[in-house]
Amino acid sequence: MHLSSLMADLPGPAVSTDLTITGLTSDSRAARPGFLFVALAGVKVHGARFARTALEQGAVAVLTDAAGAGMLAADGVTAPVLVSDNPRRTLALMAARFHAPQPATMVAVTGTAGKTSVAHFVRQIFEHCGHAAASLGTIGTITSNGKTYGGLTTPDPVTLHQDLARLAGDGITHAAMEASSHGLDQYRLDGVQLAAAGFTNLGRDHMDYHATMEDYLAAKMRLFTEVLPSGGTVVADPVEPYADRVIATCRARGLRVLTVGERGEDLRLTGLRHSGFSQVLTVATARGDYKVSLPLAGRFQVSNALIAAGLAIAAGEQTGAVMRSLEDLKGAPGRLELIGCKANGALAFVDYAHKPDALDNALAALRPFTQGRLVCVVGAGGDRDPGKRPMMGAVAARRADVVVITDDNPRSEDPALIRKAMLEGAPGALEIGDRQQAIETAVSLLEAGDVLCVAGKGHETGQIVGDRVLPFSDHDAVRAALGMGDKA
Ligand SMILES: CC(=O)N[C@H]1[C@@H](OP(=O)(O)OP(=O)(O)OC[C@H]2O[C@@H](n3ccc(=O)[nH]c3=O)[C@H](O)[C@@H]2O)O[C@H](CO)[C@@H](O)[C@@H]1O[C@H](C)C(=O)N[C@@H](C)C(=O)N[C@H](CCC(=O)O)C(=O)O
Ligand SMILES: Nc1ncnc2c1ncn2[C@@H]1O[C@H](COP(=O)(O)OP(=O)(O)OP(=O)(O)O)[C@@H](O)[C@H]1O
Ligand SMILES: N[C@H](CCC[C@H](N)C(=O)O)C(=O)O
Ligand SMILES: [Mg+2]
Repeated sequence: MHLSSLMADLPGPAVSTDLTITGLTSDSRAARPGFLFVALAGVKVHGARFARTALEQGAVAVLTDAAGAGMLAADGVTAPVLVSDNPRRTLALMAARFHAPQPATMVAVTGTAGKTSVAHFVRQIFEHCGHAAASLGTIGTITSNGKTYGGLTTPDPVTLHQDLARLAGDGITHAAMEASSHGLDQYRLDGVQLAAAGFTNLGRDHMDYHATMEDYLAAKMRLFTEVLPSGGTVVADPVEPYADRVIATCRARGLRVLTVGERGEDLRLTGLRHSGFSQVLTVATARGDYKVSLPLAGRFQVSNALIAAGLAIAAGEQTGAVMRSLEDLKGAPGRLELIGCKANGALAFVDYAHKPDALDNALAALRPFTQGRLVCVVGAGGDRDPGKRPMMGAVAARRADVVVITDDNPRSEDPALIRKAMLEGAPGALEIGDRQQAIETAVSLLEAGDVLCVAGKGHETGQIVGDRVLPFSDHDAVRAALGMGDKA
């Protein structure tokens, strides 16, 4: 593709040289002959440092910011250099153009907790409505034909648009994706054509990356103020933390806002009762009232399911078909997932709660199923927001009857120090660093009527220690401790 057509009408530099571009990358290690290398100012380093390597590998031009251009000039780079005020956004828009097409109907969801669940639900609803659908996010890219695992919740724009083009090529017409705050802050999904965008909630997370909660909210808000086009619809549950701010901002922008839940106007939750592990919802809509048996435990899943339903409706699906599809929803792997029970009937769940609010909700959701004690095994990841550690310890101590503090992914940190920080919030807890052993101990403690929640790693299949990923699955560890065998 000619560089001039790739950049036509995009915010950024006017292109005087008309080179043929064979690919785009912001990682010098992926540069190939004919590529445009996009040198980005990173969290750790400026990509301009690697421009020479990219050019040596065959890249024919560099797109960067003013600081990068200065570095390139100082470095004596003679290849064409294009300067943009916002090369991350320019890259995202170019990637969408270069790796077109994308599925015709796309929605995105952001929020501190619930993104993976909502995206997983929207995919199932689209499929129920007869479409070939996909979901993209933390647990990978999923279609009815299987899944591929990516690594990031919102991939870099080049990977994202390659993936979307592959899906569109495979006949996928509908897709739901997670928009992480990092992804939004770094303009990773600015090239995606969205029909609707959902907001779940905002709570403490990523305070290592965002300076304040307001900065964190501002990153999330980009989905609604900048990424979603003016004809798009926003879906939110007004009861959820910070939803009022999102709704007010979207209304001020003139966007259509579809609200759900107890205070929702479009999918209003007028009744909710438990029936075993299911929840029976009564939902009032402009098309009449619906009674739906949602086969998922946890109050938060009601909000997630209604936001997913709202997104599907906003994307053009019929209310009746959407409401009926909720009866068949399956939870995302590792999200309040019932793994099995002990011979005495005690239940064991795995959940991905790795932040205070999520842990609070997960443990609260399990209390109604607990006749005896609620036992919680939990740790916190290294190289991530240290401030959440005592808070998570305190939540576990308040909500559970027995707490076992263990290791999550220590990454480059000393796991003993992470546990120590968590124990500040949970002084009476047991401390067992080895996660397998912590799970075995917790299972051995379970008596009839007890419930176990192993929190923090959900679907993960590895434990990151230093820079090594050791095979580890909470799912398998719980099954083994229950005597169900190693594998599902
Ligand atoms: C902190 C963070 O978000 N970093 C992301 C960011 O990297 P960066 O631009 O800051 O990278 P950097 O290391 O400073 O390097 C600067 C530039 O030099 C380039 N480079 C670097 C080395 C080299 O040899 N050659 C080269 O060209 C890099 O490609 C980069 O463009 O942009 C990269 C490309 O999009 C991402 O891969 C990278 O994600 C890292 C791997 C990461 O761990 N991110 C996590 C924190 C993340 O994004 N998580 C979110 C949230 C999950 C949640 O909600 O809980 C997610 O969406 O997954
Ligand atoms: N709507 C919600 N409100 C509060 N907690 C929730 C909600 N939905 C899910 N959770 C909790 O958060 C955990 C993670 O849920 P999920 O994976 O759907 O969220 P996420 O936003 O994708 O998280 P991440 O950013 O880590 O990928 C769940 O295991 C559950 O404990
Ligand atoms: N997407 C999240 C996942 C955290 C999962 C938890 N197990 C941990 O390692 O902290 C992050 O990268 O912060
Ligand atoms: Mg997720």
